[in-house]
Amino acid sequence: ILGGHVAEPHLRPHMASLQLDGEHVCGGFLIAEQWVLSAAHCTEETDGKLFQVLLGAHSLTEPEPHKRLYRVRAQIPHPGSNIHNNKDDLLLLQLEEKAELNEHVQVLRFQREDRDVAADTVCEVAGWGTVSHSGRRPDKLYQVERPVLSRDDCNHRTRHDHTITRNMMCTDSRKKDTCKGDSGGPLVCNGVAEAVVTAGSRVCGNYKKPGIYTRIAPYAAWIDGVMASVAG
Ligand SMILES: O=C(O)c1[nH]c2ccc(F)cc2c1NC(=O)[C@H]1C[C@@H]1c1ccccc1
Repeated sequence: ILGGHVAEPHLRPHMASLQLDGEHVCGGFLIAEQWVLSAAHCTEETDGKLFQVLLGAHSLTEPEPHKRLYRVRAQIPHPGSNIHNNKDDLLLLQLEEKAELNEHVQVLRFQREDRDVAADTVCEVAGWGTVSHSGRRPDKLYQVERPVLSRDDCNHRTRHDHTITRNMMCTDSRKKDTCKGDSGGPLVCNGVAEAVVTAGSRVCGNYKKPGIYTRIAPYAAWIDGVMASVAG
């Protein structure tokens, strides 16, 4: 997160850190007791290894009462996701067991109505991604508020030049922005997860390249289908 601040501890009990060998790779969030939603690109360099999912954390390294690392039983990238673009950049992870819910570990509901969030709506995004242009990695969860940018503005030729589909949305990226390591985390508007930070590599903090998110509502049926099909 660039230009943000350390989050209020445990005010985002839905936040997940996707880890490989104890290292944070991407964000994610709890959408059901045994399911985490994240971004498909995050699995690109894992050569088939499964993530572990850290829940209930504020600090990545310090011992905290409700912090717990869960093994993953299954990782299901959206079938349309690919390495060449940001399309369908969603990843579902089934935990080995149901997460133990408490004040620090909670499910966050996601938007099911497929209607654009109005431009200029101020949403918030949190993550353990880089907090400086030099790539400093934080220990604590950071957050930042960002206004939604209309798809037309975002698709301007000098910005993302007509690559933003109806299944994506944008936020202003002037100074305050998401960055590497924040991908997979939720964009929360009025307390509801509207979208997921895309994990395609992009410059951060440059107002010419707004933040890109995968809207969740268009994928509600896919998400429900996967959760219903993979034996609990
Ligand atoms: O965050 C992303 O956008 C992104 N997209 C990817 C694609 C492939 C892929 F193998 C990884 C990623 C990845 N995450 C990262 O590189 C994470 C490792 C870096 C990081 C940054 C800050 C703090 C901790 C760790």
